[in-house]
Amino acid sequence: MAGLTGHPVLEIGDKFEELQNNIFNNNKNKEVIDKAGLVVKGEENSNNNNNNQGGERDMAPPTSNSLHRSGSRPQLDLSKAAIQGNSEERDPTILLPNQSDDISHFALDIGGSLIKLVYFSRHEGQSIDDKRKKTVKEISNGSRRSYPILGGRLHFVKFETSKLNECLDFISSKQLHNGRIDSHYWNSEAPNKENAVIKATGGGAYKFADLFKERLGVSIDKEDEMDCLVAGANFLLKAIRHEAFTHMEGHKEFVQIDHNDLFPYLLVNVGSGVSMIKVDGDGKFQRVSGTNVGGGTYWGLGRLLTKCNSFDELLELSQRGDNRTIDMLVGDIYGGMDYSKIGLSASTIASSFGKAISDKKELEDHRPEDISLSLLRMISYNIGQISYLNALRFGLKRIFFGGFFIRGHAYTMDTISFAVHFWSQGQAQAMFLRHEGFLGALGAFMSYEKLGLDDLMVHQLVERFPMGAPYTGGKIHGPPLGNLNEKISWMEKFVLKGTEITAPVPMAPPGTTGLGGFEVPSSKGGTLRSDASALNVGVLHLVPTLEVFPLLANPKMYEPNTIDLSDHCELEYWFTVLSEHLPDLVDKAVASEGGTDDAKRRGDAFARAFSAHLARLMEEPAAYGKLGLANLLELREECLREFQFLDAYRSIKQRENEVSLAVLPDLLMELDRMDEEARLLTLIEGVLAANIFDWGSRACVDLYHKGTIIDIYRMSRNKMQRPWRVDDFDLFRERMLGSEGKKPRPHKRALLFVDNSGADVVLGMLPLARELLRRGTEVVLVANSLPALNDVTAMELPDIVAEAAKHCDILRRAAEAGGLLVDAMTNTLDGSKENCSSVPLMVVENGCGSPCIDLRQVSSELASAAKHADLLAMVKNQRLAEKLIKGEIYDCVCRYEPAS
Ligand SMILES: Nc1ncnc2c1ncn2[C@@H]1O[C@H](COP(=O)(O)OP(=O)(O)OP(=O)(O)O)[C@@H](O)[C@H]1O
Ligand SMILES: CC(C)(CO)[C@@H](O)C(=O)NCCC(=O)O
Ligand SMILES: [Mn+2]
Repeated sequence: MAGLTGHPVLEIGDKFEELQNNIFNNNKNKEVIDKAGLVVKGEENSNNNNNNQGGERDMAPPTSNSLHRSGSRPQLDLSKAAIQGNSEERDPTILLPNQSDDISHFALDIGGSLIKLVYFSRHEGQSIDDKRKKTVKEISNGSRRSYPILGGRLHFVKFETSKLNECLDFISSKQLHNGRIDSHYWNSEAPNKENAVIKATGGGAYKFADLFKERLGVSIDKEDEMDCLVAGANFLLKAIRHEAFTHMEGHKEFVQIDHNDLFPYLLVNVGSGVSMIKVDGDGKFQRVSGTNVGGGTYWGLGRLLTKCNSFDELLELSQRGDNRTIDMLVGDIYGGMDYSKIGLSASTIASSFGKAISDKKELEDHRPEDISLSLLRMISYNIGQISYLNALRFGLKRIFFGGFFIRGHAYTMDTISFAVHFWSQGQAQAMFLRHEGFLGALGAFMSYEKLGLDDLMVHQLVERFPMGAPYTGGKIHGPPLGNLNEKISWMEKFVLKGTEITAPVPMAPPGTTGLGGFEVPSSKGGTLRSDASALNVGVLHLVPTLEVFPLLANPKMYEPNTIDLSDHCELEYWFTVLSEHLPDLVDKAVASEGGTDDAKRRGDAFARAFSAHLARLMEEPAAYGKLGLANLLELREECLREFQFLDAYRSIKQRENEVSLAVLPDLLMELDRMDEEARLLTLIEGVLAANIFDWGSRACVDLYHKGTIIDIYRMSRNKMQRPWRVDDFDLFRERMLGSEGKKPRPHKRALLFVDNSGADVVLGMLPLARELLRRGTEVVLVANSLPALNDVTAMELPDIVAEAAKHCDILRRAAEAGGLLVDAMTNTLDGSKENCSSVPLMVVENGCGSPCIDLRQVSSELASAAKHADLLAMVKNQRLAEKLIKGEIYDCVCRYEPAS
C-alpha cells in the first residue's frame, strides 16, 4: 500500500530483565496496511483505554468450541483448571441450561433521583480440551496462585427512581434475583432462593426494602452509602485504566494515578444532593461536608422554570443558552469595566439570576436556554467553590467529582474545573471519573464477601464497547438491544430508512461545548449524547487470569500503543485505511461462515457497526478512552466477534499453512546441509523473509497456488543483505555458536512470539525453534488466544507442529516431550519414549485476541512460562519506518540484547 512501510523485525534478547521494554509485540494489520505494525516501546506516556461508552447489555456469547469468544480476551480461566486439576469436581448446577451468560451477582444504589444497578455475568467454566493441556500443566508447575473468582463481565445500568418498576422488571427479566447470589462460586453452600439477599445502598435501600421483598422475594442487605461511595471510587481509581481525567476548557485528559500516591483526596459526589468526603485509604474516610444545592436542584428548578421533560433536554438547552441575559455580571454593575483590583473581570458573574429582578421581565420573557445555562453555571460554580474550600480545609490537592449530575457533560466539568482552579489559584485539581454515577453501586457490589473483587488489579480488567443501541442524530432510537438478532434488525431498519447511524453507543459529551471560565459555552457544541437508555460506560470484562508480563522492565512506563490516535492526522489516516479495507474484510468474514444468507446479514451489520464506531471516534477520538491504533485494531476484532464471526481468516490461514508445510521438508534439508554459521544466519534471514513476503499481498497468494512459495521465500531471504537496519547478528551468533576462546552457551528456555499463519510460522519460526531445540534450549511458542486477522492461534499450533514433526525428528521428539503430540505418544508408547531426553517444545496462548499484544495483560500461562525463560525472540512488523527506526520499507531489524 502506498505510503506505508513495514519492517520485519526479529528481536532477540537474553535475560529479559535487561530489556528495556522495547521488545516484542506481534502487531500488525495485514492486508489492510501491508501489515505495518507497531512497535512496543517504553514511552513516557502511559496507557490506552476506553471511555464513557455504553454498550449496555453484552451479547450472549456464541456457543463456541473451545475458547470463549466474547472478548478479545478469552474469559476462560485456564489457570484454574490446570493448577487445581479438579474441573471434574465442579458442581454441575453452575451451568444454567437456558442462559449463556450466568448472572451471579448484582447490587443496587437507589438514590433520590436515579437507581444504579451493577450486575455481573460470567461464562460457564471450561476445561482445556486442546492438546496443550500438558504444556499448560508443565509450565504452570503449581507456581501460580489460584484466584478467588472466575472471569466474567460487569454491566452498568441505570433507571429513574420514579420508575422503580422498570428496574424491577429488568431484574426479573434478567433473572438477576434468582437465588444465585449466595450460591456456588463464592460460597459453596447450595443456592437458596428463599433467603436470597441482595446488596443495596442509597436511601432507597431503606425506603423500598419491603417492595423488593414483595415483588421479587428478595431481602435487601443495606450497605452504608458513604462506605460504598468510597469503596467504589477507590476500586475504580486503582483498577480501571484511565478512570480519571481532567476537563479544562473543553480539553479532556486522562490521568493515570499512581496507586501509592492516591490518598488523601476529596471525593465529591454530586447526586441529588452533594456529599464531600475526605478519603484517606480503603475504608478510611470522613464525610466532611455536603450541600443541598446539587443535581436535584438543577433538575428540579430547571424543570419548573423551563418546562423541560427530561434532564438531558434541560442540559441540552443550556448548550444553546446565553446566561448574560439573566445573570448580573460584574460589568453590569461596574458600567462595563473590570473590577481588577480584586481580580474580577467584567464578564464575571456577580450574581446568578441577578438580572431577573431588575428586568421587568416575566418567566415567559426569558429563553429557557438562558435559564438552563444560568442555573447550570450557578450550581456548578457553587459546588466547585465549596469543594475547593473543603480541600483547603484539609490540605487536599485532588478532588474527584462523581455522581450523575456530571453526566459526562463538557460544560459542567469545565465549569467545576474552572471554579476549583480559580479559587485555589491552580493549587487544587478537579478530576472526573468515567463511571461517575456508579460509585455507590460498585461499592455495594464489592461488599459481597468472598467476591475477591477488591483484589482485582488493573491488568485483569478489559473494557469493551459493544453495540448498545444505535442512534442517529444524537438520539437513541429504541430500547437497548437484547440479543444479536435485535441488534442486526436495528442496523437493517436504519438502512431502510436511509439514515446514517452516527454512532453505535450513546453517550459522552461533545468534544467541547464551552470555553470554560466565565464565558458562555460555544453554541456549536452540538447535541448532547443521549443516554436515555442509561448506557454510558462500557462493559467491564473481568479476566482474573491476566497478568503483567513479568519480564517487562518497567510496566509503568510501558505503552503498547506506539501510534497515538489523538493526533488527528494519524486518526484520519488509519480511519481511511480501515474503511477502505472494510468491504474486503466483510467478504472474507461472510465466506468464513459459509456465505449463507445469515452470514451475509451479519456481515452487513458488522460493517455498519464498525463504520459507526469509526465515525464516532473520528468525531470524538477519546469517546472510548484514550485511543491508540492497537485499540482501534482490537475494536475491529471485537466487533467481528460481536456479530459472531469467530475466525474470518480461517480458510485463508489453512491454505497458507498447507502450502508452507508442503515445502518445509525441502527447507529443512537445505538447512541441514549448511554449516552451523551459515545455518544460523539463514534461519534469521528466514524469519525475516517469511514475515516480509507474507505481507498479505494478493500477488503472494496467487503465487502460493502455483506452488512457488519456497522460491519466493528464498528470493526474499536472498534480499536480506547485511548489514540490516539494526544488526546484532554477530553478537547473537557468538552466544549461540561461541567464538575463539568462548564456548557456545545454549539458552535454557526461549519464548518465540509467533505471528502469522503460513510461511511466517512454518518456514520462519519453526525452523528457528528447531535449531534452538537442537541446541538443548526448551522452546515455548507463544501465540494469540483468539483469532485476529491471519494470526496463528495457540489452538491451531499443535496441529501445525504435528504436521511439521512428520518430517523432522527433532521437532517430533520435542513436541512429544512438550505434550503437543499426545496421540502420537500414546500410539507409539514403548517405554523408551517416556524418558526420552529431548527438550520440550511447548505452546502457550498469550491471552490476547487482537493483532496487537499488550504486555500489561497477558495470560497467566505466558507469565509463568516467561519466568523460566532466558531468550526471547519475536517477529514483528513496524509501521512507519520513518517514525520508528528512521528506515525504509523492507528494512530488517535483528536486535539482540544480551544480558549485561
Ligand atoms: N436521566 C436522568 N434523570 C434524572 N436525573 C439525571 C439524569 N441524568 C443525570 N441526572 C442528574 O443526576 C442527578 C442524580 O445523580 P445521582 O444518581 O448520582 O444521585 P442520586 O443517588 O439519585 O441522589 P442522592 O445520592 O442524593 O440520593 C440528578 O439530580 C440530575 O441532576
Ligand atoms: C442525603 C444524601 C447523602 C443522600 O444521598 C445526599 O443527597 C446529600 O449528601 N445531600 C446533601 C445533604 C447536606 O446538605 O449535607
Ligand atoms: Mn446517590
